[in-house]
Amino acid sequence: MATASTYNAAVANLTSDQEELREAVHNFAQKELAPRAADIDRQNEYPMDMWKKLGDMGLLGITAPQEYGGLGLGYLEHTFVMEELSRASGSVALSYGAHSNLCVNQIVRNGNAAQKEKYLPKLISGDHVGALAMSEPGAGSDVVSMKLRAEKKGDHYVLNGNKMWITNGPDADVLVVYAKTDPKAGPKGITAFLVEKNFKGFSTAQKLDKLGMRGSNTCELIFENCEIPAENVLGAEGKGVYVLMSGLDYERLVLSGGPLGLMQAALDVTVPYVHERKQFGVPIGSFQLLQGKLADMYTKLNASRAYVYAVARACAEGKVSNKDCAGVILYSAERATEVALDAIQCLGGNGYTNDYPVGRILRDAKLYEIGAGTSEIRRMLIGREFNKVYQ
Ligand SMILES: CC(C)(COP(=O)(O)OP(=O)(O)OC[C@H]1O[C@@H](n2cnc3c(N)ncnc32)[C@H](O)[C@@H]1OP(=O)(O)O)[C@@H](O)C(=O)NCCC(=O)NCCSC(=O)C1=CCCCC1
Repeated sequence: MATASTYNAAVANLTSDQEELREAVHNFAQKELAPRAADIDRQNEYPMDMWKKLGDMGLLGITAPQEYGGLGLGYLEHTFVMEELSRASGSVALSYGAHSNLCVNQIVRNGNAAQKEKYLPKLISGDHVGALAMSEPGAGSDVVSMKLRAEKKGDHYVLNGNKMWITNGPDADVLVVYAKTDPKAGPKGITAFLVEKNFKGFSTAQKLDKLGMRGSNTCELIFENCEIPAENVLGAEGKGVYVLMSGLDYERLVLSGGPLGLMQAALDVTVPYVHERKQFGVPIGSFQLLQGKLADMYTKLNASRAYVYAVARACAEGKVSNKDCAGVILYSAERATEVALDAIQCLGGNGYTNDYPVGRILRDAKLYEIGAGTSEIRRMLIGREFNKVYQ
């Protein structure tokens, strides 16, 4: 039976170099990752050998300068690499995004020469795992209200408190961590630090048992008189909120590749399935009610991809809009949940079993309506930008 590609190259509108990279990552991910995705989900364990493989492909430092081992590419490339990895395994791709964007790209953007020299090469080769820690048990959407305390004592800072829901937390060697150096100063009391897992007073708690993204390890971090050298301040003391907020813009953009890849994965399964599965003597895909679902799934993916890629191209040119970075993940994440639900419906009884990937795709997709700012926070951010114009 013929299989139709549901990837529309005209909508993606990539250059030939970009299309070549996408194809290479697609082939790599379908060979190395897709066959293991169901097992990774069942085991609730990140496949640690993937770090070196992703490093060997050059993907861990995709936006990092070549002098540190990076590829020196832009946000569009980072976003479609995230997409192709998510098409194979949503959870491994999420850990990849946390490492390559939240940790590596934050060091690229905010680190000094010594910090880049010290931390980037091993993070980019895959010898070290990276993470970023902002949320706390009592500071999720209201992230500025964080309580993790950092007190300066001579040539180092002492950190006390906790971070929660930290992607790659159980495995990370290097973490970008936000703490309060001046609790009375509100946002201006936040400082970003580079923390190594072997620093005295740093430990991780029990790994979380999540609904989806089960191959992406998540845990709480504990800081008990954790000593951090003063040279590990990322940016400047009291300026961490700008590192955090601007980083969230790029994070929301690049992670939007996740919902795109999950929608593509749902179509990859559903379109052939409804043409093979016959009821009443004909393929179920020829029934108008199912044609309608296929059309909705396909247009939601392509509308999302067009918006995400347009914003990625703008960011690559230095035109960053926090409204649109929130917009792309708001829109694509909600569409991905809908598309995954449609895929389950198209597969009927089979879609409701764990023998098919669509249930996993749904569980993975739901994360993107919560992580990197909830849909509610994203709507508030967009609305607030319009309000500002009229104040
Ligand atoms: C927007 C928000 C809801 C509310 O901000 P407030 O009103 O408290 O702060 P406000 O007054 O907006 O701002 C403070 C300073 O910051 C500057 N700035 C703002 N945006 C930006 C920006 N885009 N670039 C540079 N500076 C910015 C602002 O000007 C202000 O400084 P100033 O006082 O003017 O000197 C914010 O708290 C937020 O966003 N929460 C969601 C967190 C959230 O998304 N976690 C997600 C964590 S989970 C996660 O990341 C992952 C999950 C799963 C996978 C991996 C990742």
